[in-house]
Amino acid sequence: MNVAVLGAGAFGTALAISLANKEPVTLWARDIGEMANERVNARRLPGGAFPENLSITDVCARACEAKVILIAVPMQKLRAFLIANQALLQGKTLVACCKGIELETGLGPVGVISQSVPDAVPAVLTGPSFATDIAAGLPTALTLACADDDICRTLQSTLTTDNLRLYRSTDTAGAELGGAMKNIIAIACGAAIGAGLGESARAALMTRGFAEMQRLAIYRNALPTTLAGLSGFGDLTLTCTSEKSRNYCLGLSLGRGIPFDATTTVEGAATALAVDALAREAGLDLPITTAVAALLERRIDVTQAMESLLTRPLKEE
Ligand SMILES: NC(=O)C1=CN([C@@H]2O[C@H](COP(=O)(O)OP(=O)(O)OC[C@H]3O[C@@H](n4cnc5c(N)ncnc54)[C@H](OP(=O)(O)O)[C@@H]3O)[C@@H](O)[C@H]2O)C=CC1
Ligand SMILES: O=C(CO)COP(=O)(O)O
Repeated sequence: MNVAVLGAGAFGTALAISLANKEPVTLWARDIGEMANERVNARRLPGGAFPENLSITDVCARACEAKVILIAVPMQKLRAFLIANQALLQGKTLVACCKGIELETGLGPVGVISQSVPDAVPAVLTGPSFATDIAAGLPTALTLACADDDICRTLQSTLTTDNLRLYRSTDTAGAELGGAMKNIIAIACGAAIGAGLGESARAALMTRGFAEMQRLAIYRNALPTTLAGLSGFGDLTLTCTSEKSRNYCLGLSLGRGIPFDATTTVEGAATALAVDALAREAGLDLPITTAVAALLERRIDVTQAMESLLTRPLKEE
């Protein structure tokens, strides 16, 4: 089956490289620069050499000839991108590779795809995986979610490669919530470590953060078991413990009180604000998310954030 990847950031490029070791793949970028000649994405994924089967284009219509299309643009850019290319994407299977919740609507990628390209089939590819690991051929296991089980099975066999092992699920809401929420908790963990609060504080934030993920999942009719899988617990573990994570590194900078490059893609920043707003609207208790949102908006500092968490009324676990 023909596959295309739209968006040549670090993740889109890494997925295209892995898939192209198995089948022909077209990678679309709005600016291909020297990629086609140099056979590497020097700006976003230096070191990931392109296999022969990988073609690069800046003509979206050419990439959209493929039946299966992976979309790897950042979450807050997804809707505008889909609307701009709506005619090309109609009737396709669209696999969202972004992790986050849209700030204006509180929707995840599946909801945004359903609204923007109503006759497409939405799916989600998410789970613990750094682009550099995938591009280097290191083993990774991900969740592939699509509401239609038959389509999900076909996609699973199309998109599984030598180093991408895909587990399928029909719980798209659970898969996308895990990927979105783990980034918020990673910012909290980075802030705690950056401020010198220690590994025990990080373990507490990961565990109580996981409880927040499950609370939101239940509210959104997702399965708590999905949150316990690769897309939730798996990605939470990776992102909260590695300096390869941009979300964790933003947290580290906040904890250390040093500046962070504002051009870096950090999905957890907008998502924290989106989920905090959702929590208020729904009357959900998500204290770590609320603290991260306040920290990002500079309404509190890390000491105040920890204080707000530690002085909450005592409760049953
Ligand atoms: N990096 C990773 O390890 C992983 C990332 N992800 C997820 O993948 C998604 C993308 O992240 P990542 O690839 O790392 O991000 P990058 O910052 O590396 O790249 C973002 C890409 O999106 C493109 N882009 C931005 N805005 C638009 C737009 N309006 N229209 C078209 N293209 C646009 C950029 O194009 P340009 O280069 O022209 O600016 C760039 O190619 C995120 O949701 C992230 O959470 C998931 C798992 C792992
Ligand atoms: O989602 C990721 C790993 O699974 C990448 O994390 P960052 O976006 O924090 O770098």
